[in-house]
Amino acid sequence: MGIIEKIKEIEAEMARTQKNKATEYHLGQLKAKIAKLRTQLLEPPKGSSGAGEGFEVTKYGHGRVALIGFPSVGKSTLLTMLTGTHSEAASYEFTTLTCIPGIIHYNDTKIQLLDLPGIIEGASEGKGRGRQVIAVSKSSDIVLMVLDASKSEGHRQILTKELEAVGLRLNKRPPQIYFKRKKTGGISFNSTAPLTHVDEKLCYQILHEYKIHNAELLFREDATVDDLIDVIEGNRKYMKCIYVYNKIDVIGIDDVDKLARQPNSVVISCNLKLNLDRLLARMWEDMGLVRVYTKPQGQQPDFTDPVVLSTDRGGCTVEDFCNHIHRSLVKDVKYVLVWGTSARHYPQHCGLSHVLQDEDVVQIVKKKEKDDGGGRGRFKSHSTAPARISDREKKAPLKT
Ligand SMILES: Nc1nc2c(ncn2[C@@H]2O[C@H](COP(=O)(O)OP(=O)(O)OP(=O)(O)O)[C@@H](O)[C@H]2O)c(=O)[nH]1
Ligand SMILES: [K+]
Ligand SMILES: [Mg+2]
Repeated sequence: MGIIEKIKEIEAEMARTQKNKATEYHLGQLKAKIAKLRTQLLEPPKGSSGAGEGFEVTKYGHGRVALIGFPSVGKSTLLTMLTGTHSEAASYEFTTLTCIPGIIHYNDTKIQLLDLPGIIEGASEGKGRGRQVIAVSKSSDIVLMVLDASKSEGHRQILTKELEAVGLRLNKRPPQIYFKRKKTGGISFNSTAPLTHVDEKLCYQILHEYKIHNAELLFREDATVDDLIDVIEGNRKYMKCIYVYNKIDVIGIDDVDKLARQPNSVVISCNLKLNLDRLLARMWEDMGLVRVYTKPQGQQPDFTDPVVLSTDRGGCTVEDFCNHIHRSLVKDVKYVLVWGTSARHYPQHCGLSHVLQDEDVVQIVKKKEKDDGGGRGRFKSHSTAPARISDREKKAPLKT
């Protein structure tokens, strides 16, 4: 029997089993069995280089966004509108057969947008190009789930289920469970919050299912069996997802209003060019990019070409900033001067561990080098200065 058949069989057994206190342990065990099988399914078949074969596109820019959706919801039309790169669009399904990259220029940053073939129910098990599409979406920083506003709301659930089946977790944060495998000592079980979904015995059973007999387990929140399995599997990817409802030009205003009020949702029309600005702004916000402008000593900052950092990828400290410029820079840095929201006063003298924020301005002061921002105490700090480098200030000279 193949892996998919095994999963189907267990799913059928779960559907047959009534949910109650007596069956809770058994159901938990079945969930763990399915999770293990799904992980096996993700391992690339022997002799291939990976699940994304044929879809590899070189990463480019400061972040990557994937367009995921059923066929003919308007993914290619959207790519063409947002990037100017033409991607064939037509009224028949599966117009797009491969991965097509485009670039969005926004807020002095470049975002790679990927158009992909439509996916369908069963994609996670390899239907259509599902496996490849999902592999590409896993490689991106956020997902835009494109939905046809005139079609059933069920599509969103089906797609979410498909992505969850391969370990993607959309708009969720990792469960607050500490888990560490040990060599000896048995299992230590603790919690700092009251648990209403699991108890010690159930957790032991799940661990047993994974043949884990020595481990430390600490629940820091009221987590579920599914959360525990996610933590044990350890291969989940937590991503932001924006639900993009396209084609609002063909539905009534009341329905548009309803969709627009759902969390993480943006309603658009490619045909009428409606709300595309809003979508871009939301996308950029969710990417959590931090633009840092460099101010050479004695000169005005260059406000056209920021160093772009990210909390999720690489971090946003002064050290990360220096490494971005040059790997060997850190050892020469005496301190840096920082203007912007992360600074308590202007300019603030900061060390390597200081965390920078979007639109900060940084001047690096190297060892055996004088700064022009005023040595400690030589200049008064500008506590009345605006908390953010405004567009106006970008044009006017910074006080140093
Ligand atoms: N009414 C309306 N139609 C749209 C809109 N955007 C796209 N379409 C149409 O929807 C159809 C499908 O568009 P595509 O861009 O090919 O959709 P896709 O999601 O890339 O489709 P596949 O590549 O086949 O998965 C085309 O006929 C588009 O003209 C819109 O905002 N409103
Ligand atoms: K199409
Ligand atoms: Mg397409």
